Amino acid sequence: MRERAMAVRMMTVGVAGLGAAGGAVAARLLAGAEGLRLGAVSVRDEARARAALPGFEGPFLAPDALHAVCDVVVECLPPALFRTVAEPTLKAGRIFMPLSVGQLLAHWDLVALAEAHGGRIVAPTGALLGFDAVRAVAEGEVRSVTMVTRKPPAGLAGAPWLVRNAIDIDNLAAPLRVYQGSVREGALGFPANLNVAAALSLAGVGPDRTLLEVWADPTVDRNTHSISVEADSARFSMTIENVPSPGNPRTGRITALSVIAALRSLVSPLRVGS
Ligand SMILES: NC(=O)C1=CN([C@@H]2O[C@H](COP(=O)(O)OP(=O)(O)OC[C@H]3O[C@@H](n4cnc5c(N)ncnc54)[C@H](O)[C@@H]3O)[C@@H](O)[C@H]2O)C=CC1
Ligand SMILES: O=C([O-])CC(=O)C(=O)O
Repeated sequence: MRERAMAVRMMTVGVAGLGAAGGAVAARLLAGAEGLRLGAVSVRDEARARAALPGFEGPFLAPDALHAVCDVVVECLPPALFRTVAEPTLKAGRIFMPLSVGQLLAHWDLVALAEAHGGRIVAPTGALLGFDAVRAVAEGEVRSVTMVTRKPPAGLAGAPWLVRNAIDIDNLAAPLRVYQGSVREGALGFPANLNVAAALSLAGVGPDRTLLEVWADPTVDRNTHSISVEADSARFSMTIENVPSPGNPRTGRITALSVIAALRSLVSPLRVGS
């Protein structure tokens, strides 16, 4: 049993970017998800996308045009394209569901834009876990939130933080801590790797008070994120070990499934969890 039964309404979903996450989201919607309809997609290579989504008859549109035919637009693009889809979607009063959540920290004015135009930004839990508990304790006193990420070195390669600081993670024989500090700096230093940390911070005590460690770890084969929380109401720690996506080792396979779960929450008559 999952949160579903009959959907209360039908929502048309646009997917911007059909890579590791977006491709799986679109395929799942196309296969059928109650109350949700794949309305349009944005791709760079239409012929390839048509082959990957047989049976899809909707339009292929630019990322900044999806909002015209969709109630909700899921952003699954490289982080640099975040704003090009976020801004028009929110100005149109639609629901914007970002995966490049770290970009919100650098484009915070979008929250006011959403408010001004009746739009909503709904960030899924993505490749992390435990946001229900984090949101709950944040209603009380939180002493600390810490996240430790371990990824196989290939999943961190090319991150701007590593390049800027000349940190070499090729041929590591042992785990190397490559970042320790606030989520604000970390999420932007690893824009394609640590959107989960940005989302955690926004669910809880914000990007300046949420602390982050990043390890390039040749001993793990899964993207592993651990969070520890100390609050007046509870203490908890949790770990998720994500299977990397076939198309992109940076991205856990659970990411697309989390988007589908978040989309179901928008239309289902029964919603479980805060
Ligand atoms: N919030 C979370 O938990 C997670 C967030 N992410 C983030 O989600 C985003 C997507 O991740 P992936 O699917 O793994 O990336 P990906 O690199 O596999 O896919 C991006 C896709 O966008 C397409 N694209 C590029 N320019 C385009 C354009 N102008 N118009 C249409 N499509 C275009 C590319 O061709 C590619 O297919 C990234 O920013 C990633 O960092 C990834 C994993 C977890
Ligand atoms: O899939 C993961 O492990 C997390 C990730 O890439 C991100 O947050 O951008």
